[in-house]
Amino acid sequence: MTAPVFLLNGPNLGRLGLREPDVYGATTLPELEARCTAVAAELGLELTCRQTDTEGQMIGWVHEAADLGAGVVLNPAGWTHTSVALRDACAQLTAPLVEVHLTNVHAREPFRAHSYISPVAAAVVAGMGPEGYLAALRYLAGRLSTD
Ligand SMILES: O=C1C[C@@](O)(C(=O)O)C[C@@H](O)[C@@H]1O
Repeated sequence: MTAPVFLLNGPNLGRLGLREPDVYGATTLPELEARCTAVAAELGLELTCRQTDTEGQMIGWVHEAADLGAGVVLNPAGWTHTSVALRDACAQLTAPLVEVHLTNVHAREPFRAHSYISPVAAAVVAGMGPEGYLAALRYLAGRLSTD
């Protein structure tokens, strides 16, 4: 049986490849999602990939993951540093959540060092670029039953 995992990307991440490539790299979101989907299949995970610039939409998807018992890999992007509402949604998850950032948020502007999401995450990955998403999937595969 494959375990369900949601890969959720927040605001401005649909513009990866175009967006500040010196900071976020050249990989586009479709390329990133394709790599994650291939690795997830090898790991026995059933991956659902979504991106939104709308906070209510993201909160709805987190509720959906909670109701399904799905693991979540979340890059909350700018909402990391602002959103109590997204944090409260994440607190309802019933399977592990991994918070992922492409960049090392602790080595950037001071406002990026604080995350509302980290206290309700099982693990946090920052600064590994696209590899961080793959590390998150490998971690979840070890935590979720795929029997
Ligand atoms: O949009 C983003 C992307 C980010 O989450 C990252 O992946 O490094 C870091 C955030 O501070 C920023 O707002």
